[in-house]
Amino acid sequence: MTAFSTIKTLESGAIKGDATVPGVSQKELSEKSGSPAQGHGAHVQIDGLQHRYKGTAANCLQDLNFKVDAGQIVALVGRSGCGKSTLLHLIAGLMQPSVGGVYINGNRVKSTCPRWVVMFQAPSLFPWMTVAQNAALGLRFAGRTSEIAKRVPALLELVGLTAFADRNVQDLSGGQQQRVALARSLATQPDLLLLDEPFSALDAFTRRALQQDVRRIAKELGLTVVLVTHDITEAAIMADRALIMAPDPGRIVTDTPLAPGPERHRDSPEFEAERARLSTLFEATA
Ligand SMILES: Nc1ncnc2c1ncn2[C@@H]1O[C@H](COP(=O)(O)OP(=O)(O)OP(=O)(O)O)[C@@H](O)[C@H]1O
Repeated sequence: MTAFSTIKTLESGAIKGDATVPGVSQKELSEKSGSPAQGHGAHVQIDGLQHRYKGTAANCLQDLNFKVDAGQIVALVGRSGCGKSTLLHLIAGLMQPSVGGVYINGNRVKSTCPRWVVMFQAPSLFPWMTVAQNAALGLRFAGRTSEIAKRVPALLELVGLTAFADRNVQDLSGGQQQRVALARSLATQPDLLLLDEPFSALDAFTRRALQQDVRRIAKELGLTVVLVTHDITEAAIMADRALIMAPDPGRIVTDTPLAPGPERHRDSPEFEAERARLSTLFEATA
């Protein structure tokens, strides 16, 4: 089992409740985590991709062609069964497309890689370990144990869990557990974060806090993010661009940029206008 697949396998568990995250400046991030603050993201290209699962009669994904720029946050939005998770798993290299390919930084994806990490709905932490020990797992699996002492405290600060470093993860709220999973995902300094509805099991308040914080963290680190969601509001809060998918076969029917803004507060009129525009597009096409 690879380090990546071990982490993937770990992703499970109950989630609820949360605290907000204090801000950390780009300079602090660079100094503390060793991550470049900008320009670190991966370029993703989907080229003529089709996919059919073994034993099924039809393609579940058909004729997908798009690019994601380095540092861009893209939401894959669509109704249940349109192939969002399948596409994310293909990008991650968890399986190979039937036709066409996925290219990350110009290289064809043939398997999983620590340069890109997937976060799932359930964070799947080791329940007998502390927050710091769980956050260190990615580095430990990658054989980078000498980096743990410097990077784990910086990561816990980034996700707002410094005060919980020695706490057993079983004693955390669901939102806090998802923050531990995020710290673990970021520990190996990936270029690309693939999010498969990671907040859907959280209560609304916690979900909104995490959506804004993950966007902020991704922008501060310059990460490319592909987010699978069926929540229009989540897409509007987090993404720079939305790809709306329709089913049978799964395909992209709308590709729309979302209004730029360093902070997206859902109670602002600008945010509500953008959310409403995306919702109308979704209803018209998905
Ligand atoms: N292992 C599999 N074998 C056969 N068919 C599958 C498999 N996994 C998914 N499918 C089918 O492929 C299609 C796309 O599924 P996928 O899970 O990617 O959709 P989704 O948009 O992520 O749905 P949801 O929002 O409900 O998670 C569906 O019709 C599903 O039944």
